[in-house]
Amino acid sequence: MSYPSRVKLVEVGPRDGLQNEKQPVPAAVKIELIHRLQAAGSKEIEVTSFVSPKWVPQMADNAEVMAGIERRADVRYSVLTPNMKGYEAAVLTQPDEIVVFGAASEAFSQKNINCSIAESIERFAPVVEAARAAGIYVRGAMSCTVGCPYEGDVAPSQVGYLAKLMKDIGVQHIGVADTIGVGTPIKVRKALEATLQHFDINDVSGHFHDTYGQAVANTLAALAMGVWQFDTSVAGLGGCPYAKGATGNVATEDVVYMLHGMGIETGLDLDKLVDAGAFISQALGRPTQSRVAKALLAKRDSAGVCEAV
Ligand SMILES: CC(C)(COP(=O)([O-])OP(=O)([O-])OC[C@H]1O[C@@H](n2cnc3c(N)ncnc32)[C@H](O)[C@@H]1OP(=O)([O-])[O-])[C@@H](O)C(=O)NCCC(=O)NCCSC(=O)C[C@@](C)(O)CC(=O)[O-]
Repeated sequence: MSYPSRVKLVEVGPRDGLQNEKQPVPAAVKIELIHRLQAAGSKEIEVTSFVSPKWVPQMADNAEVMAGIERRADVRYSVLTPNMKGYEAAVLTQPDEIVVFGAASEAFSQKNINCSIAESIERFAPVVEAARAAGIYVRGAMSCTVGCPYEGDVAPSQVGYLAKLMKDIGVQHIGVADTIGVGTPIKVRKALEATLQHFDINDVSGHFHDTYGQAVANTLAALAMGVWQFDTSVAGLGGCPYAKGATGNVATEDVVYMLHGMGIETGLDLDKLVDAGAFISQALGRPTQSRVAKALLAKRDSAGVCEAV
């Protein structure tokens, strides 16, 4: 089995990771997290979303966060834009990339963005057109490609249907999301295969939540297919507001540990990532969800104890 020699990780902690946080997280903390992620080598960061503050209050500081980042020329910053209102606000903050997000299940589409799949595509089309005319890269995200919290199993044909609609309106890259983390490797492979009917392998990424502890296995299954781009979230932050019980994305630290252990480059510094994860976990007042970070932090502690003895 051959795997890609290099993998690109899109850090979604600041957006997907924090959007569901009930306690207020100050913009300054979000900005500091992004700076620490940059210092750890993140080159792709999903910063925030331009959605209704009534629906997702935690992202109401979107423009403030975008304005507060000390941008690096070699880092790309993306934001979510569900409609023209979101796009018009987002474009003022000069994102490198925007994300339109739909769902492979009708029920989730209604709960998440208050419209059917077909209506969502009608909303996305002018966003995609405007972004591409402005030279902004357009990513699409497909939620519930394996299972839906309202409909249960989602057939690969539904994933293929949505992928085609996204492709037809000019979306350049597509993310295949297991929103509630119910996927297992073969189910995830089928969702990816359905997507690959419409998008080139170089334009497809995996976005796996870790609710059932399957996300690293699912990442490996996708890697084995040649997929080399993944969304991950530092400290395993996250959960979707419209997917009750779903936990965060696969932790960036856990994926980096696996990839480096396989000799696959990511450009990320695992120790600095652990520091970034420890920073945000402390700010939120709870332990990291990353198994790797927990192990490395315990090792650091015991090294400190050994030195002190
Ligand atoms: C999509 C909408 C806005 C439609 O919401 P709507 O109510 O259908 O929109 P509307 O056009 O009827 O407008 C209603 C009100 O919302 C306002 N509005 C309308 N649009 C915007 C906007 N862009 N920004 C700010 N305000 C907006 C608009 O101005 C109006 O304000 P009012 O007149 O009542 O004061 C709403 O349903 C919404 O914000 N949903 C939140 C969706 C969300 O952020 N979900 C989480 C992100 S997706 C995700 O996490 C999944 C992913 C990507 O990670 C992959 C995975 O794991 O599955």
